[in-house]
Amino acid sequence: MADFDIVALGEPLVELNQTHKGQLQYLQGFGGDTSNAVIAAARQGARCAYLTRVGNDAFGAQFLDLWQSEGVDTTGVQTDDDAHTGLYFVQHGPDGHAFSYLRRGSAASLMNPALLQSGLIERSRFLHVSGISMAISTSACDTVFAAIARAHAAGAQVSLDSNLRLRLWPVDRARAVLREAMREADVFLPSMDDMQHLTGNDDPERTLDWIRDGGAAGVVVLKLGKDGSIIDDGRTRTPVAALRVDAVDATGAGDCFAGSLLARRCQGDSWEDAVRYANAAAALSTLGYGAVDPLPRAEQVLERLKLLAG
Ligand SMILES: O=C(O)C(=O)C[C@H](O)[C@H](O)CO
Repeated sequence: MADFDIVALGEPLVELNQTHKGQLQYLQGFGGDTSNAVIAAARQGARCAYLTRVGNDAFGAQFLDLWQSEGVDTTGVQTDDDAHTGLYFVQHGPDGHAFSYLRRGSAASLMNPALLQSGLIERSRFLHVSGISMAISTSACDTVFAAIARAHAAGAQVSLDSNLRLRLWPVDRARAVLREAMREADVFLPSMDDMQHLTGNDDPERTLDWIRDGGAAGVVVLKLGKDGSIIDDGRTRTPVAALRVDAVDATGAGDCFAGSLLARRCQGDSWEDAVRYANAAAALSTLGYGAVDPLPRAEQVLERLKLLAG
């Protein structure tokens, strides 16, 4: 039996989140899509580990404390004496949240395939990576593809979240790289918004056709925001409704979805049950500010699902 359910790879970012629209008040928290996902998974009871590099600075130390307090294994986290931990700001406006980054040259962006020598991928059921993990630098992109190759060789499943951030790379490169990676994924988690940028169309069925025609062979869960998700297992397409809530901050909701989905698959849920659970967890994660603080725990999600069923 594998030691870990999920190992994720990517960049953690210190978060400064504007808590009142238009005001210069920021709350310090934590972000970074794959770190958010792995913490969400740990809160649902999964055994998790993280692969990254942080700076030898106060923020790097805060992240190590955070992961350890969340029960996320940090033996695969390297500390860099010469590069910093990255940072981002979240601002809220009429069209939702917007990110600004201070991350160029960060410790995580300097990762290379030597990061994988800890052997954590070989001891895990799922490797989780994202578009951001591949966008931050060429060496990080190489690290992701090397990680995928290791996962395949060891029989671990690969999960890929599209997480397209066009501030980080040009759309043509993003399309080419994500297409290559989605063919390697056992679980591909694109959002409709991301796919619209890549394909130019806003129709979910045509988007799923584009993904299949592009060679994706695994399970695809297309995320439609407040309209829920569609599971495409290669034979049938099953819509799953979203949980409606009054969201205050959707930062990290997709990451919560990914982590919760993988955690529930590891606990034996069918795809449909796991997606219903992940939809509920993601909705609950939007009720507070920040990517990590509001991530719900299993009891809260189960309680909400029970209320819905009753
Ligand atoms: O945008 C990024 O690169 C981040 O990782 C910051 C956020 O935490 C993330 O985007 C939320 O999904």
